[in-house]
Amino acid sequence: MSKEKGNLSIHSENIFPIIKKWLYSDHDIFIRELISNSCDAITKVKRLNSLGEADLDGNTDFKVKVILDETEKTLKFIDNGIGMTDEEVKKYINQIAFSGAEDFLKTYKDKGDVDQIIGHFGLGFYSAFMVADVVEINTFSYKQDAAAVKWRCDGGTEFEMENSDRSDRGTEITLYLGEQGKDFLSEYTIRSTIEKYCSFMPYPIYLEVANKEPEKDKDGNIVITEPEALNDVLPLYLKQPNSCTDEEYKDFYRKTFKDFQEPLFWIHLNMDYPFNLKGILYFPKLNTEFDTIEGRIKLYNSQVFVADNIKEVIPEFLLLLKGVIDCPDLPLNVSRSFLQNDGFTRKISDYITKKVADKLNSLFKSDREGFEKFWDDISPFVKYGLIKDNKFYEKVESIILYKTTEEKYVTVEEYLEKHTGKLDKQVYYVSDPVQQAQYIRMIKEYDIEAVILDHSIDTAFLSHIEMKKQDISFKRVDSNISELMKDIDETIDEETATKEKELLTKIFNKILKKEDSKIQLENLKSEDLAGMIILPEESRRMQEMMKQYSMGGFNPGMMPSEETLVLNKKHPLIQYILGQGDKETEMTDLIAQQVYDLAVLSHKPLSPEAMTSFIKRSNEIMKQMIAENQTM
Ligand SMILES: Nc1ncnc2c1ncn2[C@@H]1O[C@H](COP(=O)(O)OP(=O)(O)OP(=O)(O)O)[C@@H](O)[C@H]1O
Repeated sequence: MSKEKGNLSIHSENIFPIIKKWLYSDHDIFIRELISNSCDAITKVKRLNSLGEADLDGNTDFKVKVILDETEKTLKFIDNGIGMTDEEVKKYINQIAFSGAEDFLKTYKDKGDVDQIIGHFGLGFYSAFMVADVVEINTFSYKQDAAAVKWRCDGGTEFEMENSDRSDRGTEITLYLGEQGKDFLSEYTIRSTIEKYCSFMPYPIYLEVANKEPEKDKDGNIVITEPEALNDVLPLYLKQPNSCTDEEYKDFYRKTFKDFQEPLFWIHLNMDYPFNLKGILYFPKLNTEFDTIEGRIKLYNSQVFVADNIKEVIPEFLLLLKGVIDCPDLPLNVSRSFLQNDGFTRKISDYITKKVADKLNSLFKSDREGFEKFWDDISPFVKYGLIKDNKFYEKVESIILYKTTEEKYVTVEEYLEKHTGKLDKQVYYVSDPVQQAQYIRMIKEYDIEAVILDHSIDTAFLSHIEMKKQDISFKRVDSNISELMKDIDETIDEETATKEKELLTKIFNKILKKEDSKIQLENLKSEDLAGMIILPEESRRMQEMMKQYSMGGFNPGMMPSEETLVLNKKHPLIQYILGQGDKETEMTDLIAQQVYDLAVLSHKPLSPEAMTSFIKRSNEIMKQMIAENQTM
């Protein structure tokens, strides 16, 4: 063939600015495009060979080589795939892309949505011009009497084509990197980009750096190392689940996510029909609070990396997991708005959700003990999932566990059953086992346990469960003691009770400088608890909500306090106060104040002023004790 020149297309002058603008954010994607073209070319020639239509001539060590030459400022992509004849270069490189580009321009000219250009219009090869001033193709087809061809284009509208002396089947693409591609003159950048996009591509990919100083041992001898492929050509997720070992799953997890903590368990997704989807989802071990869980789901299309964490394909709550999903039926360059409206993606998302729920159910049924061990780690994820996704809720609703203050794990049904006769469709919970320790101790006297809901997701979680199971209510241990009191059978002298209550109200009104202290006098089982504060669940939740929405500017003093001071009639201090009757001694005031502060302390932290006077008063009491001791 004599040297040929030509114009790419009458519309082509429009395409280069778009290509250069497109993917400003994903500049590195050209590496994915060129390497995946190489892999496709290898697959094609292998297939033709298996059909008896291509002779491989012993050139069967299929691979892709990337060579970086920092001095020449070039990057080469070499494969031993199918190659192209001059006709094919004309057809696939000169025409096809640009007829596609015409469509593109027509469709997207005014929309400014350039994200989808490459995958949709077969412009993968042209992404090379995002970083290169000149691109050369040197290719030799598998076809018997084909001549090798060289094609060159400088990113303008013209190309040159001529015969070349290439004698190996396959294609070599050379990028002469320009100013906009100078970042890619680094071995590190190329290596990490290949690892990012190509780590599961189906043929080995090798990176070479031209004129690199050879590695030497301590005696100055050159160390010859076997080149190592940068990718895993048969990633574990493509294997049959029953042929994979636990060690392989863990190893794959470590390599893929560079996470050296062991995953808790995993789900191998393997579906052929009605769509093709393979992958592995891992439940990572969490040591941290919910807010800092960082999952990562990598999405692939036929072993080519597409993107991380695509919310439109993977249900949002699953993004807390780690995993890989390969779905060849998805478009390679996914436009998010396209996926959002795609029924197909919803099916994928439903399938994954179902698989996750099935796995949790089977673990719960077959290995309850193991499931309980995982629960602390997986519960934020499960709770988040069931709030976000009703289908998921329905599937996992019966296996939600609650950790109790006795360190047991129970379902809500088991909890209610255990407390039959004591609690009526009510679940006691603690949000801070340390702060609420006195209440836990108190309910324990009545043989009642509380469940621990101390995670940041739990407020939303319990409201969700209450909304779903309308007959069940969650009450924090410091919100209500009527359930504890209901079975206490005492002959109460109404008149005395009223008098006692009046007396105590008067005393506490005085010391608290209030007119409406709410006092409740009870015979609590615990003899060493003089008083405690209770605050109705609804009022507390309302206060918490106000606090949250007013971003810290909320002043609890703005709301009338619903707090009640419960006093234990059995306690000697209360008996002492009652015994003093109307005598308003300094001692009654001192004890009342101290009882009140201790009750508040068991409920929430004291204010700085209250803490100061509490400490002062406590010291005062001890000094008095010493003084009394000395006079004895
Ligand atoms: N390394 C290669 N070996 C053989 N043929 C190639 C090679 N690279 C590109 N081609 C040919 O050029 C065509 C156009 O490539 P291009 O990357 O622009 O689009 P595509 O691969 O068809 O689609 P996509 O945009 O999804 O990559 C390919 O379909 C293929 O026929």
